[in-house]
Amino acid sequence: MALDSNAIISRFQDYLRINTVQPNPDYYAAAEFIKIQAQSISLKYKSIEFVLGKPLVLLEWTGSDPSLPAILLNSHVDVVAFEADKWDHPPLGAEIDEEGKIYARGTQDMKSVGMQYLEAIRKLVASGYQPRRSVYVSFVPDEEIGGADGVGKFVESGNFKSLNIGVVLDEGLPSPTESYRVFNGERIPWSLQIKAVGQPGHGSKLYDDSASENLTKSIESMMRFRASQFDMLKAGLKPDGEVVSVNMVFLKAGTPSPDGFVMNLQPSEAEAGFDIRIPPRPTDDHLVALEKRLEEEWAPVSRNMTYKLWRFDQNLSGKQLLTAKDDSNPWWGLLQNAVNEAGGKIGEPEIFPASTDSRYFRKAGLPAFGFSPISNTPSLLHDHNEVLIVSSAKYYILQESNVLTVSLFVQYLSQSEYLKGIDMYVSIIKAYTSYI
Ligand SMILES: CSCC[C@H](NC=O)C(=O)O
Ligand SMILES: [Zn+2]
Ligand SMILES: [Zn+2]
Repeated sequence: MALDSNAIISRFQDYLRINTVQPNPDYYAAAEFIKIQAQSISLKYKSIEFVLGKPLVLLEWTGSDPSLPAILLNSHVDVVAFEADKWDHPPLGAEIDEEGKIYARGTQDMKSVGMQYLEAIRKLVASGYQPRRSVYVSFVPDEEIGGADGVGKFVESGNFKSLNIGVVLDEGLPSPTESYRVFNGERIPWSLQIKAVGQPGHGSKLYDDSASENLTKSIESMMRFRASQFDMLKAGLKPDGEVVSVNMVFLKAGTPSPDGFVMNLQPSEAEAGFDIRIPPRPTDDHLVALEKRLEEEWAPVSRNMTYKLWRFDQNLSGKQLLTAKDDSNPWWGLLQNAVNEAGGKIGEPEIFPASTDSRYFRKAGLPAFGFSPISNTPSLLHDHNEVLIVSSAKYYILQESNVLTVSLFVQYLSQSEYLKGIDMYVSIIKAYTSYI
């Protein structure tokens, strides 16, 4: 068993060490690695290049009744960039510390999930399990940069339609508690740039309507709105997927003084950029209302402001992009039971606070759940020191100590979230593939 676990963990390390960091991911190296994994468990392998240089790998485990809609297990291969000098261990090193934590970009988002799908299938194959429904496992490019050249192209393809997919599992978020989180919808992402212009002048002069004053008024108004939303989250009145988030992600004005201390030129232009996420609602009224607020308070013409707004694939109302979580959708009950049967706990489906490829599948009319089997772990997606507990941490406790007797007790304080997650997928894949 220990030998098995070592092999499982070392395959995870191998995948984490492949440099699939945006903006220059080595997708071919990852595809080659996945191909070897697929061969070792006799899955059919296909690499599809909808866009040259961006292979999408599709594996197939054929069911005994391929006429039934199939299961799709999706994960993205790319990971986000990192600041290596701010990490305690190298972000592409996959080193394991004495507490059993593995450090690497992608341990949570989401190379863990991709490998857990394969390890679960490996276990099922080894046990002689024969699925009734077919299982497809997709390893897709570009999720972190919007997914247009990945799942965006995939769902539109004839290839995808011929798979006859019935349900999709994709990434979720780690849960800080015992109970896993699961997601059946996502907030709507907006990117906003606002720009102020104004009279330039000597740094010493006080006057109305400078570009920085105009921009500051907008930022103040947006930060008040941000605080009102954040307060609801802090007070526990709403979860993170149910409030509007507004975060300033860039700020640009003026020219820094070359000698560093004389800064006496007031700029004629000032700009700021914001990441905004909005919960889906049954209608789009709230989106219209927010844009009105933007026009009237955040970038008003009366203050010489202009703005650019990017709405991502948002021509459908939020409601249509929710996966049902009642009896009309058997896949939800099956997921719940499968996790419980494997000894896990799972919460009620929530709205994912950011975006994932699930939105493309939901837009194509498929039920999709965002689920990463990581409990008791803080969410460190896109953060420094992204980690996951892969092996049980052993603590030696000194119980008695005097000149004559010393007793040491071994205690396991944490269990491997990674290995536990594989068992969750074993249970889920069994439940999903055997359902008729
Ligand atoms: C709007 S597409 C961007 C997708 C990206 N996904 C993960 O972080 C996100 O920012 O949520
Ligand atoms: Zn992700
Ligand atoms: Zn991400």
